[in-house]
Amino acid sequence: MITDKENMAGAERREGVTVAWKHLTVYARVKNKKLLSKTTTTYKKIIDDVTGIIEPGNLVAIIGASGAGKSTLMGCLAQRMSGDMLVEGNVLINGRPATGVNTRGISGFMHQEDMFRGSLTVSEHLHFLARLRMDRRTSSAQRTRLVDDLLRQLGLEHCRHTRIGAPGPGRRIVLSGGERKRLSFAGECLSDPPLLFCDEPTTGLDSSSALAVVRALRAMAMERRRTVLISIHQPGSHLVELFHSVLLLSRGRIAFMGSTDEALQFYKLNGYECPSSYNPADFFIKQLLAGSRTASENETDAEKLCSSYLESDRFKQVEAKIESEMKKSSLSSQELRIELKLERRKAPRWLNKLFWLWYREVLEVARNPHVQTIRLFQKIVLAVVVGLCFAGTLTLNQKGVQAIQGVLFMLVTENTFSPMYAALDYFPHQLPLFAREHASGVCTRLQFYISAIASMTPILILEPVIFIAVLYFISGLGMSLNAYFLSNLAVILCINVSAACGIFFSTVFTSIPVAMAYLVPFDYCLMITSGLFVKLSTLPWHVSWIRYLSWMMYTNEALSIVSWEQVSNITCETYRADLPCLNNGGEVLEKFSFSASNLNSDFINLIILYLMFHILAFVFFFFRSNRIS
Ligand SMILES: Nc1ncnc2c1ncn2[C@@H]1O[C@H](COP(=O)(O)OP(=O)(O)OP(=O)(O)O)[C@@H](O)[C@H]1O
Repeated sequence: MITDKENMAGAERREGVTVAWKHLTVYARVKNKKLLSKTTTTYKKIIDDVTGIIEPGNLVAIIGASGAGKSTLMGCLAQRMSGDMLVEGNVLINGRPATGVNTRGISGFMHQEDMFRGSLTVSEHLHFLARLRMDRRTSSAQRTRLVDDLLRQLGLEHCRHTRIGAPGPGRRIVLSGGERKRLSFAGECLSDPPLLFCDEPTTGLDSSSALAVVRALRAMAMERRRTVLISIHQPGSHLVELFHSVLLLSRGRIAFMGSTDEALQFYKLNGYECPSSYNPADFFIKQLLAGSRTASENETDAEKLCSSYLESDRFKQVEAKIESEMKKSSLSSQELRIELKLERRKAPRWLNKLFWLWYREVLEVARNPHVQTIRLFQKIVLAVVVGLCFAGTLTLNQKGVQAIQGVLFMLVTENTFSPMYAALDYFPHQLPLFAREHASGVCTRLQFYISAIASMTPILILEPVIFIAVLYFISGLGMSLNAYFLSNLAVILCINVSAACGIFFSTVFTSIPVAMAYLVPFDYCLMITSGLFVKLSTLPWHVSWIRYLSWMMYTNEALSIVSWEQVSNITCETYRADLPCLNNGGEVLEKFSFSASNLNSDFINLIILYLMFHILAFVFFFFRSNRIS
């Protein structure tokens, strides 16, 4: 364990984070899938051999036209690249090669496209983030003060109790684009990272909001010696004045890096003088976009600027700074955290985080009641319809045996298929937001998974309880209190195993149609081996093993046992010696190859299947989220 003291002695103490990169080239892997021939991979160069450095206390803006590679460069420096990319060259954080672990642990990243849990209000969103990201010793009063200050500084006070809203069918975005941007920025400010990346933080903002955001970023950089890198399309001249440095990017190459005045000087030396009335940023971009080739050299104006920058004194200074940075002691992730005084921060406790994540999920479910209401309403209507179909038929005679088994089977199917298919959508839908939150340290995979499952469970208990109550009441299926309780337990386990299976399929397959293509045949196997259609003891050996996976069979058996176990007399209403007659509950169970002694094992097997599907789902979720991150 390295102490603060040892670290001080072993290395020159630095304040803040220096990010340097050398000969950085980024390619996008483009896979060309063909129907009948092999998939070929081509590489598209997005960032082309760039070198640069950003020191603490600076607000640096990457300026370039759309498609110049701003987001890609920023993602690469922040170790949060989206898409399948190949990187060559070095990125250094305080002299040490940057990795996902050491960079993400000390940095915040504000994405170009924001994502939120739309049912939360602006204030709730920030309070949740504060609880999930801030030092656990921060008092409630401090958190509230910080949130209030941010809301005021970023002009969000008027909408603090407004729901954020979400895109999608049946939903609507309530906050404006600019308010969402500022909220996203406020979220990053909460954790006060030593290194902050903001991808297009001013896009969609009016000029005064953009100014407020950039001023806040500059103050953050200067007052707290933070290193702040932003990308920006076309900043107004009032914004350009606030940047300590600009990084001019043209088709993946750096055309200049330095202060605005130095950039104007550099352009002038190359024969491009900015008219005094012109916004420098517009002028820079105009030249970076210039595609005409000069007569003497076979280069566009932008290419000429990039080549000239590589020959310039300014570039030599940058290279020298990087060399000296590389000579400084390289730091391990832990040393880096000690150096940045982050080691002294205490992350929220694991269970505490789990609670707040769960609570946030519950709010999300509770604030979108229409889906749950429709599902409950559908359950009640179905229970009434099925109950009316069977009303008066559930008698203890030969015809009643078939009717009772029919009702039990309806209980099983209704609590198997719909929850399983409903769960298919959950993870594909949640994965992008999870990937972001995970990268910014809001939650671990296990916390996210457990909180998601825990928030679904109450409704997966309520639904079957209501369904059974209505169905039993209307159909007139009489049973003891104990049998009623056990029936509820069996069906609750059944619906939860079904949802777990649906979640498992949703984590394995990337698209719902593909998941369905595998799930439907699987369902048929489960149904056929459930015990109603074919006597289980007569199943051929090559399919009989499937019944051990069939929670429909376990539930059907458990429900049959509790319904028939106590029945000692069944009427043989039309006695004929040549027709079989079931005289008691034991014979009914025997007819379906069920055994009363299996009741406990049925419950245990349902619990094992529940755990098995969730463990498998978590393993697949782990690997899939890894790939996305
Ligand atoms: N995964 C990818 N596969 C193929 N091309 C990609 C990929 N990611 C980015 N590109 C291409 O790389 C170029 C740079 O993209 P990038 O998003 O970095 O640009 P940008 O400067 O941030 O643009 P904007 O300002 O419009 O957001 C674009 O032409 C884009 O189409």
